[in-house]
Amino acid sequence: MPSPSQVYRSTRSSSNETKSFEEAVIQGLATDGGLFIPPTIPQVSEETLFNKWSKLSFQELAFEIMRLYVDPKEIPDADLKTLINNSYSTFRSNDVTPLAKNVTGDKENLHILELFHGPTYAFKDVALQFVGNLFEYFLQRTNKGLPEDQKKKITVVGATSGDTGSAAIYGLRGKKDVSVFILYPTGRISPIQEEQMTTVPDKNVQTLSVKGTFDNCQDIVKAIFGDKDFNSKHNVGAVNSINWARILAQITYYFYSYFKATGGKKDKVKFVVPSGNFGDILAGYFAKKMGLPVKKLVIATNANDILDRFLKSGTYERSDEVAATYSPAMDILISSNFERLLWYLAREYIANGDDLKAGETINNWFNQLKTEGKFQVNQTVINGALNDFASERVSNEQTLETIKKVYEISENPKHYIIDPHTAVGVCATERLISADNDSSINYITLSTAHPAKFADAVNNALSSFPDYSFDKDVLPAELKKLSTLEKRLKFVEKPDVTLVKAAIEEELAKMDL
Ligand SMILES: Cc1ncc(COP(=O)(O)O)c(C=O)c1O
Ligand SMILES: N[C@@H](CCOP(=O)(O)O)C(=O)O
Repeated sequence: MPSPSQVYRSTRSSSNETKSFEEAVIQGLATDGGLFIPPTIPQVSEETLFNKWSKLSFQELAFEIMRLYVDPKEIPDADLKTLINNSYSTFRSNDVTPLAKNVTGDKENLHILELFHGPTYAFKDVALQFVGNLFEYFLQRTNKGLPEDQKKKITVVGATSGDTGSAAIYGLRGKKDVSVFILYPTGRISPIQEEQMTTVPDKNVQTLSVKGTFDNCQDIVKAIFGDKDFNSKHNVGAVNSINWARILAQITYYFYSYFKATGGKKDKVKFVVPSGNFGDILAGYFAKKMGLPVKKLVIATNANDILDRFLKSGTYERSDEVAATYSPAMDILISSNFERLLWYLAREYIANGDDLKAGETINNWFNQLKTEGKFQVNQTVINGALNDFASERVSNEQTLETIKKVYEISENPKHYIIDPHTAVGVCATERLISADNDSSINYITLSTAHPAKFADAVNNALSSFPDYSFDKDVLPAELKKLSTLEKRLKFVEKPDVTLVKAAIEEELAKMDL
């Protein structure tokens, strides 16, 4: 029997139906449009945390955490360990996600959690290297011994504002029985991000440049999941953080960095997370609810601030227009994963612990969001959210000023260069440090991408320094060569689900996998 934290239900379901981990991962999005969650979050004792887990390597810790959410009958210990080890063998740092310190001069207690040492230089690699291997593992098992024409094939369809796309492509390129289609908003991702996605020659990969916004792409992906005929014909799979495995794999670095920052001891820690789709910080919520003694999870947003507005007002309201900012991967109007947090809040503060009633509440809220563009929660729910979360909104000017300031004052290493998303996090952290005025608190700011991916913002902030050179100080050789490679992409001239489905079917026929 799986333990209660090894089964999954939909955030919008008012039935008792549950899914296994494999079903939740392969299906991606529930048929009712909800997201899969483990209704029970496993608890880890302080004794285990500080006498055992604090001494583990990243990979060992990932195993302990994932084991709690995946029934060993679905993935035996040895296989799970192999999946984890293979996934992190592609990282450039032995620590996988190392901490940098002293990057703000004298602020000893501000740590930068560098999440960009994977193949595509973004935090998404931590989860998507694992998700790619997981898809392969499940498919190989399902297809073992079957004749070629009866083998199950998965058609992955994902939306990206720049980083998920390339990380998903690098996680799935060349994998057997999987094709990958990535939708991105034309002209709204950086040139290097576009090159990373469009220069991959593997025949199971196709990028679709869609005239529209990231939210249009995300809506199209969700509509495709909801299209029963298309889905049953093509077995659509998810690589966006709607897929539970994405969140699961990201939980590890909250534990790992906590132990690194505190020397393995229980201490005061706040995490600051540059946020858009709310997937990254949601992993921190799971870590906190599992027992990691985190004081606060701080949402740092750019001008696209639906999350900041919610925490201040209790109204979840879609703005009319997305603002184009210096942190484009966070230019998102609707934060997909917020629905998962709302489910736990609804269950605790509205539904008296009843899973079914929590599903009904979420369904009502999200129907309202669809018809009226917003919904309002009561003060008890807001207060519940504020027990775990705080939020800060950072402007474009503040983003550039922060990149510049960190470059000027960093001590170890000197002239540390951060990307604009990380700058949103660092700016928010500096505000907290002033407001808290408590030097015993450790602040861990998540650095979500390598600065090379965002030349515009970084050059804008730093080009006035005579010694600074983007090519010399920022751009890794691996990314430099991308501009010389042939690009492959297909334009979709409006954000229309029928056009996208037609493009996918046309390309699938050519792939002939
Ligand atoms: C560089 C970068 N920073 C931050 C974020 C926001 O993360 P999340 O969408 O999980 O909130 C993203 C996109 O997801 C990103 O690509
Ligand atoms: N910022 C993301 C947007 C997609 O978010 P996801 O985490 O749900 O995949 C990106 O860079 O693509």
